[in-house]
Amino acid sequence: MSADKTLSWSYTEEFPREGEQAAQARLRGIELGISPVSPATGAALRMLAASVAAKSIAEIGTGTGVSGLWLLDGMGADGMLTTIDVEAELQREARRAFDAAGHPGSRTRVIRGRASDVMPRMAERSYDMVVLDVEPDEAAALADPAVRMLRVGGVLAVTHALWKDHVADPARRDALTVAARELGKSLRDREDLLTSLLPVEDGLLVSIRQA
Ligand SMILES: C[S@@+](CC[C@H](N)C(=O)[O-])C[C@H]1O[C@@H](n2cnc3c(N)ncnc32)[C@H](O)[C@@H]1O
Repeated sequence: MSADKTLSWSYTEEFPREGEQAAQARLRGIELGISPVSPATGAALRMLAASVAAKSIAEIGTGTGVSGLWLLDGMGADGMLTTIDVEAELQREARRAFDAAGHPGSRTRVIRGRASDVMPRMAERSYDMVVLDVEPDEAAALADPAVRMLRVGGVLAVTHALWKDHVADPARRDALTVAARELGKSLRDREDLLTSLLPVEDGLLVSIRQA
């Protein structure tokens, strides 16, 4: 591995041009104690949304709306983002950010609730993209319901797949690291998915539903 890899990763993280509203929403998220997606993750999510011409995206983990803003930018003007979070205060901030960025309320459906309660009520095989931006143990529990919601050709994106750079170290056996490691392998080994692990920010698992 080249000694310049760390420099290249920093460059990659700073490479995307982030909109003013996303930058402000990130600051607000940090103030409120969460970890919004980085500009590089946001840009990757936007690219994935655009690549499947997404009109319908479901996101778990609204936060203050940073990832939501990137996803909305990747969809056409008729695209609809459904975003779920347990925290009402965070979702108020996200709504404010979506409004300030000029996204009409008709493009966003903000649902407060626990994903494990909400997702089973969402339509099967009808979403172009599902994003899980929660901790690895939650993501592992939500992966099957997320795949169920995807149409064939749709894309699942899971953040924190390298969990604090611990996943690659076999000596790390704490619960969240194991959950992230096992989730990656289980998505990789499914025959109905084509899965790739991208070393963006804290790791981004991307799976395309094939059947
Ligand atoms: C990393 S933050 C999301 C950041 C957001 N995607 C952004 O970029 O601004 C994770 C969020 O997931 C929410 N969350 C965690 N577990 C959840 C669950 N089981 N159901 C719904 N929301 C959950 C938390 O309240 C938190 O706001």
